[in-house]
Amino acid sequence: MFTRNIAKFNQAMGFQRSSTNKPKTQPGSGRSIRMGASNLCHHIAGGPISIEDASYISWVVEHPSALRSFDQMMKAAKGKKIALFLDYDGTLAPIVDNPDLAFMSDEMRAAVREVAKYFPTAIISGRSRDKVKEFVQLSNVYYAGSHGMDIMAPPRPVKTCDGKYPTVALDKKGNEVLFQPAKKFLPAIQKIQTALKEKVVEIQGAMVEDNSFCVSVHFRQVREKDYGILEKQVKSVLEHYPEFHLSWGKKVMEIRPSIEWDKGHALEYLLDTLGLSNSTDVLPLYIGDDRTDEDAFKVIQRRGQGYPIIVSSSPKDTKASFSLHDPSEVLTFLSRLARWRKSSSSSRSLAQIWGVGD
Ligand SMILES: O=P(O)(O)OC[C@H]1O[C@H](O[C@H]2O[C@H](CO)[C@@H](O)[C@H](O)[C@H]2O)[C@H](O)[C@@H](O)[C@@H]1O
Repeated sequence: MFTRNIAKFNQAMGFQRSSTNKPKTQPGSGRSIRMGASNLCHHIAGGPISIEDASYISWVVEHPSALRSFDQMMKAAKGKKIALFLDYDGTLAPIVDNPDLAFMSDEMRAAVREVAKYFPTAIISGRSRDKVKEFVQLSNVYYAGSHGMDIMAPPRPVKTCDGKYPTVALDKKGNEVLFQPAKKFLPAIQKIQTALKEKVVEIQGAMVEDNSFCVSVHFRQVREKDYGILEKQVKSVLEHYPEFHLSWGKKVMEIRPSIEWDKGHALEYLLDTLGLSNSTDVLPLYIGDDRTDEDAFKVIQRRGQGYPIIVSSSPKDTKASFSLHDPSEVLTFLSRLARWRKSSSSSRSLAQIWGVGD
């Protein structure tokens, strides 16, 4: 194990070559980007490195830092329309013990506000749409809650992606479109939530979160010895609801209706409503940290256009092409993206391009 990691580290540092250390072709760029060992040096500055660091370094070779690759990424983006998609927890806000206290910093808010002036920007979260809006507090971004099952889309003509879930409605003013493909499951979701609350009340640290079209059962603060019983209780509730399924995120179990709709579909839907789905010069950029974000990464990979970026401080299996270490790197990346657009001579504000203001 140790030898393997050291070998990876040597490879990452360029001490030896291996067949996996090939230049990666990034979707959207149409060109190869190689991360040199020199770009990784900041990770080892200051002394001997641990096995974890070494394996992270070799993972970053395969998923280059979006900060260190920024110039190359933007070179390939020139003349293209960038659309920005952001996850919330673990991306815009750091992971904390209490989900109710997962606030984003004022600096992050300012960076998102700024970047949204130049690029159409949407937040796609597992939280309820209202909750994520309450955290983000910006009016110049679009919000998709419940892993994309609750979208407040741009005020543009809408056609559904596949015609399968035509639950589209205009709001009272008739200028924004609410898309809720799992609407018919709401009564069942509420029952599931009530049942879960009754079942887990006895388990210290467990918490049930209402995410509108899905429910989260948190176990970050549950003692290890109690996890088994918690999982059993959750599964016993789900037995009565065959149209729902269970998935796992970061110390959280998520109960969702089993419909063919995820963050990837939400991304496609938003591109569609923005009038960007058929353009060959569109570059969707998606930043996220969790398993459910992989669905959006896959869509970008399939389109062969755009940049899927994972936020992670440890190696993980992912479809993302690029990486950022943590939300503080996300902040730096977004600020840089806004500065890059601002300074580009041909830049026009989003207000000019899309008729959207802050
Ligand atoms: O799609 P996301 O916006 O990333 O939402 C996914 C889940 O995020 C939240 O839980 C996670 O963050 C919490 C706060 O940092 C943390 O306590 C928890 O352990 C994490 O799993 C949210 O509370 C969930 O409902 C979302 O499903």
